Amino acid sequence: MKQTGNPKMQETGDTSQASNRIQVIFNRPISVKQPTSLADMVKATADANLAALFEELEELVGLQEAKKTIYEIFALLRVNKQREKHQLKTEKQVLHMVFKGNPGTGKTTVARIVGRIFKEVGILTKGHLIEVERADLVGEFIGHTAQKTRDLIKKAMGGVLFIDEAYSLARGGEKDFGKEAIDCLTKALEDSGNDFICIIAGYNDEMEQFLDLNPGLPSRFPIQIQFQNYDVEQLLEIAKIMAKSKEYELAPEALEKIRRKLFALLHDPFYDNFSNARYIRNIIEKAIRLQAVRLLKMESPKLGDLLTLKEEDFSFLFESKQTGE
Ligand SMILES: Nc1ncnc2c1ncn2[C@@H]1O[C@H](COP(=O)(O)OP(=O)(O)OP(=O)(O)O)[C@@H](O)[C@H]1O
Repeated sequence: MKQTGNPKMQETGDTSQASNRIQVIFNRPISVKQPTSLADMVKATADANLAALFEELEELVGLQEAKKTIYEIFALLRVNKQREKHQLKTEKQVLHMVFKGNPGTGKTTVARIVGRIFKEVGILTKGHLIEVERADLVGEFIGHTAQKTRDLIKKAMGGVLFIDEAYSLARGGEKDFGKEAIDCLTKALEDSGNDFICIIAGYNDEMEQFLDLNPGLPSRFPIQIQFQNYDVEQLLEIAKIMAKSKEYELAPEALEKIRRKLFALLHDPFYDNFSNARYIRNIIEKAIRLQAVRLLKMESPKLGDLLTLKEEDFSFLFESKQTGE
């Protein structure tokens, strides 16, 4: 390879340094502008509300697959509008989705943002989220289930119907009323196009089994997103964000204690019901209560006292294995 400019740059293979090199070669500035985030990319479309929503999505820790897929859908919807203007063919998109992942991995949080994005894009009229589970859909006598399911679909019109642990609808087999709810839902999905978006969510294996057992479903839910478990560093990041959003700070020793607990939990072969970010939310909320009890004993706590969650506020973490679930 021909040597030009700073040889160190050539070794790294870094693209930004490569573009610097190109500038040196041609001796004039060229703009190789890399959008830094989804929100920046959306900002380029001059839509402030949408950019704010994508920023919210971007700020969620991890969840790369969800972020990427939602941006792809957004891009397609936008480009289809431009194609329509030029009388080019556009395929009608089915936007119902399957969110697969363990508890507390952000499925409901992302579903809520999806509803609001789809409203901004003009797919949904309201963008609200109706969260339901088996008991909300399934009734106790013949005809009851269809009525309950229809009522909830009506409520979800213009927004998102989010069915948590959707596989439990198939729990009782052919004779169970859950089957009636699935049939009623399938019909509504067919009749109403994208008047509402249905997101079915639940554990990986169960959702796959559910889709296998109901051959009518996979084609109606063409978008599938996997929500991964968070690792220790991601969970600590989530802890900091959650504390900050409530105007608290985590003392370094407190963070260290949480880290040790998470490490122990995630490496415990007998512990399999970890609830990811929900676990973090629960322990932060408990620590806030314990901090309040601690501060109540002080005569006049200072600003720093009020702000800081200390290691001792997390002492419960090592008292019982189940605490914070
Ligand atoms: N990536 C993330 N960054 C920041 N906070 C998060 C993230 N994921 C989840 N949370 C927070 O964790 C909590 C639980 O998340 P959420 O309810 O979305 O999970 P879920 O997958 O729907 O759980 P479940 O299946 O049990 O209902 C919420 O308070 C949410 O705001």
